[in-house]
Amino acid sequence: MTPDGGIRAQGVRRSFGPVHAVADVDLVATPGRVTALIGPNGSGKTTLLLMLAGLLAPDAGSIRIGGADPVTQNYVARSRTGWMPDVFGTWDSLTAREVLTTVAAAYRMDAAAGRSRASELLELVHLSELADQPAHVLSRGQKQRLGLARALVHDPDVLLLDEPASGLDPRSRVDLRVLVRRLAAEGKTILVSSHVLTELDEMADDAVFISGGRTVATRSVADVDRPREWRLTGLDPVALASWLDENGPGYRKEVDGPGVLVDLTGDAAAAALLRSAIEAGIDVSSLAPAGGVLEQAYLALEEERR
Ligand SMILES: Nc1ncnc2c1ncn2[C@@H]1O[C@H](COP(=O)(O)OP(=O)(O)OP(=O)(O)O)[C@@H](O)[C@H]1O
Repeated sequence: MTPDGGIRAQGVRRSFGPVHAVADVDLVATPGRVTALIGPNGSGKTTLLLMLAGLLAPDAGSIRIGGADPVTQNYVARSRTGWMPDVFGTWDSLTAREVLTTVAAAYRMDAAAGRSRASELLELVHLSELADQPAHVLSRGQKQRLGLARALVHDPDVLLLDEPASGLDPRSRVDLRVLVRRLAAEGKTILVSSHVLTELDEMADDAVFISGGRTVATRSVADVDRPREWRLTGLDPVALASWLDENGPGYRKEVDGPGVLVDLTGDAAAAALLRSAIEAGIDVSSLAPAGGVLEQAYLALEEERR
């Protein structure tokens, strides 16, 4: 890996007519780490990823992929980049294996190397049994997995994954998470966008939050404040509520759930609350953070911006 490996984007902009899809994005994604790209619908994530992948030119700003500029050194940058779009269009008349060997040929791999890489990747994404079926018979989730294999054909240093888990069943989501962590451990730079923030909690090391086409915050997941909101449930909800009224912190009844939500400053405050509830004879059945770390960070940022 070159010393300036990974992804660096500074002051990146791109408009479509009057729509400023990406208005000012700064982003760094480091080799060996998984960086989450988080933002509401229409905040510019896909537009940004397309520019990083060298498929769309920015109007302004600078982008480096492993030190290469996707605008002026498009081939070098693209040969270092694996791109998995949110919706994977396949060439429907080709088989899953042919999709991968065709991509390998486009990356100038010789035919034997391309065939062996295709078999290896089909196994990795559990599609070996469907390898010789036309790609159009694949389900949405299977197409997603083929899309991931396609992004990996040329063993890129940088992976750009746009909503990679959408359409995947629970087993495939776990497999994806394990694979992404393994690729990061091998030293690859991985940038992943997803709306499912609880999933990113277990996958990402860093997070870049964008809103309205601008970077609004950058965090290391380890440094994000622990969740403040906890869900508390008891065997007797009435007894629990009256004990909280007299002794506990303020709380809100859950609209759709069985418990109450309390704001706590961290693990020690949660342990203290649990101890005093049990000492008072309240049958507590569960106490746990009400949402993931990234979800709460995202909601707090949204709140700040109102
Ligand atoms: N080719 C295009 N032409 C015109 N407007 C576009 C084009 N591509 C994106 N936009 C607009 O740019 C904005 C950002 O879109 P983008 O797809 O990048 O957002 P996103 O964060 O990926 O959204 P989502 O989370 O819903 O996938 C949106 O307002 C979108 O309508």
